[in-house]
Amino acid sequence: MTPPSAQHFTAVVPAAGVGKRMRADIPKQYLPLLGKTMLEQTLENLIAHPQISRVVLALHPEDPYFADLPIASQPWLTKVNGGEERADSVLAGLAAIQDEEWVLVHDAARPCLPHQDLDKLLALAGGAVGGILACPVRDTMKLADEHNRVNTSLDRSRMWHALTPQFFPLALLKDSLQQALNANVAITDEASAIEWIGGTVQLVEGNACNIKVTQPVDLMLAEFYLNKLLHNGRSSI
Ligand SMILES: Nc1ccn([C@@H]2O[C@H](COP(=O)(O)OP(=O)(O)OP(=O)(O)O)[C@@H](O)[C@H]2O)c(=O)n1
Ligand SMILES: C[C@](O)(CO)[C@H](O)COP(=O)(O)O
Repeated sequence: MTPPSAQHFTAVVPAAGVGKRMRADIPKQYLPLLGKTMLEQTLENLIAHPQISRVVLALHPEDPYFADLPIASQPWLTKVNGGEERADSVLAGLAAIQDEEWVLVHDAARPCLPHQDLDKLLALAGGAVGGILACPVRDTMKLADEHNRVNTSLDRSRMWHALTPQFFPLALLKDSLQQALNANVAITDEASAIEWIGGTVQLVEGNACNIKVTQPVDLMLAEFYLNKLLHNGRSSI
């Protein structure tokens, strides 16, 4: 049995979004970040990890940008058409993988993933449950009504932010996602589908620098974090 640390994995990268909340002229994954597009930074950071051997990239069917990037011709990259929602894009990516036991899914919008955190997540391979990178909530959390008035303050002691990558047995993830989508369940991450079918999800604490670039201010923060990460050989910031 090959130990997890010696195994190689495929990553599915959903990158078919339009980035509405970024309010940019182009989809946010193509915005510049340290001299390349954010998507290139995310892909290069993933494939630079010694245990990631292949990336399946879900792109918008009418994406006019990716083909012009130098990375587009890399042999480790497989492109598929993304779907209406992120979960559809992920499922399309999973459909392109047959010969793997485990698979990870990582947002194109998260370019600042420390390899130290990816090491911890990949160590779940072959075990009883899959898991996700996550970081503990640090602010007091409020539940609001439709007027944005506080209903209640929530107990944050066991509350976490779900990040990506999310790492699960391939067959389980394919089946869970398909079942949840068939049932019209709102799925915003892979773990939600596993939870919906009653599966267990292990939270693996990751660094809060692994932000999802969603709004304009996030790109400035990502530039700072990615600079630190690259300076430290991608391991940590
Ligand atoms: N139909 C979709 C929607 C999103 N994504 C991807 O899922 C990741 C996380 O989604 P999000 O941050 O919400 O990106 P967008 O959907 O592009 O952003 P917005 O909701 O602001 O439009 C992104 O890498 C995005 O490209 C995707 O592959 N397919
Ligand atoms: C998958 C995810 O990044 C985990 O936090 C998040 O759910 C993506 O949400 P989005 O609205 O598709 O950005």
